[in-house]
Amino acid sequence: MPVDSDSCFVNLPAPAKINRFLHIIGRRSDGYHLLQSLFELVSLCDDLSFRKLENGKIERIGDLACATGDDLCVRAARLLQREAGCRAGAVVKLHKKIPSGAGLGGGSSDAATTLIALNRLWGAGLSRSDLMDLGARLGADVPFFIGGRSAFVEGVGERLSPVDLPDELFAVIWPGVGSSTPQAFQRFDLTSHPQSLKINDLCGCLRNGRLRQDLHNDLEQVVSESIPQVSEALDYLGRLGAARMTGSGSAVFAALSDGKAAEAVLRRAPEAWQCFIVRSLHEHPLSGWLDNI
Ligand SMILES: C[C@@](CO)(OP(=O)(O)O)[C@H](O)COP(=O)(O)OP(=O)(O)OC[C@H]1O[C@@H](n2ccc(N)nc2=O)[C@H](O)[C@@H]1O
Ligand SMILES: Nc1ncnc2c1ncn2[C@@H]1O[C@H](COP(=O)(O)OP(=O)(O)O)[C@@H](O)[C@H]1O
Repeated sequence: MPVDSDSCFVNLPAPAKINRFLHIIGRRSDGYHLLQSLFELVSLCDDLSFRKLENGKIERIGDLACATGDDLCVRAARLLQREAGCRAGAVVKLHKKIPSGAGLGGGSSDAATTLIALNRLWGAGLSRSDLMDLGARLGADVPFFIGGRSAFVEGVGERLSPVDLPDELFAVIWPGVGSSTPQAFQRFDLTSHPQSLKINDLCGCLRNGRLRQDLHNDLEQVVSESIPQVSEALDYLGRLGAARMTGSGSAVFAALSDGKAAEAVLRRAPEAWQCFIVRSLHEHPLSGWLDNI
C-alpha cells in the first residue's frame, strides 16, 4: 500500500475513461436511456488519499471540498459505512486533475476508488460484485471503474463485457467549459441507433486493427450545438485524427499516430482549454485489490 509515513495517508489513483463511441438504443420507463458504448480506461488520474479515523466521521479535504453533501467521495464513503456496518471513519483528500463535467468520468472514478480503498482500510471484505452493486447506486459509470477493465457497456452502464483494446495514445481537450449529463439527455432530438451492435462484431473489427469509423457518439451533435466550444475543440483536434466527444461532453479526444506532432499542436491551443496526451490502461491500478475477495 503506498502510505505516506509522515501523514499516514494512503495515496491512490482514480483514472479517467473515454467513450470510444456511444450509441443510444432506447429508453427505460424511468427515463434513463439504454446505451451501447465502448469505455476505455486512460492514464489521466485524480489523486486520492485516505486516512482511517476511529470516530466514524467522514472528513473531506482538498479540491472541490466545499459541497461535501453532494461530493461523490463522501457519498461513497457513507454508503459503504451504512451497508457494510463499518464503525470507522476516514479523512478523504482529493487532488483533482480530471476536469469536471467533461465526460471523462472523474467523479464516478473518485467514488469507485473511495469504495475500493475504504473497503480495504476498514476491513469490510465486500467482493468486487458487491461493490459494483453499491456503486450503481451512486452513478451509472461507477460499476465500470470497479469492474476495472475497458469494456463494452450496455443497459444504463450495468452490463459490462471486458474487452482487450490495443495500446493507443490519445489527445484529449477540455474546452474550458463543463457539460451537464442530465441536460444532454433532456434533448428530444437525440440521435439514436435502433439497431444494436453485437459484441462479437465489435471484437472482430478490433482484432483487425482500429475501431470502425462509423461508430459515433449520439450525444455529440446536441452537445456541440449548445456548447460552441465543444464544436471548436472537435474542429481543432480534427487536424490530428478523427475527433470525437467522450460521454456527455465536454471533452473531446482523438487517437494519435504521432505523439510528438500532437504535442506541438496542443501547445498552440487556446489558453482556456486543458490539453492532455494520455495512454490506454489495460486495467484499473487498484484492480488487484479485489482479486482475492
Ligand atoms: C452517459 C454517460 C456515458 O459515459 O455520460 P458521462 O457522465 O460519462 O458524460 C454516463 O453513463 C452517465 O453516467 P453518470 O454521469 O453517472 O450519470 P447519472 O448521474 O447516473 O445520470 C445523470 C442523469 O443523466 C440522465 N441519464 C444518464 C444515463 C443514462 N444512461 N441515461 C440518462 O438519461 C438521467 O437524466 C440522469 O438523471
Ligand atoms: N469528486 C468529484 N469530482 C467531480 N465531480 C463531482 C465529484 N463529486 C461530485 N461531483 C459532481 O458530479 C458532476 C459530474 O462530474 P464528472 O464526473 O466530473 O462529470 P462526467 O460524468 O461528465 O465525467 C459535477 O458537476 C460535480 O458537481
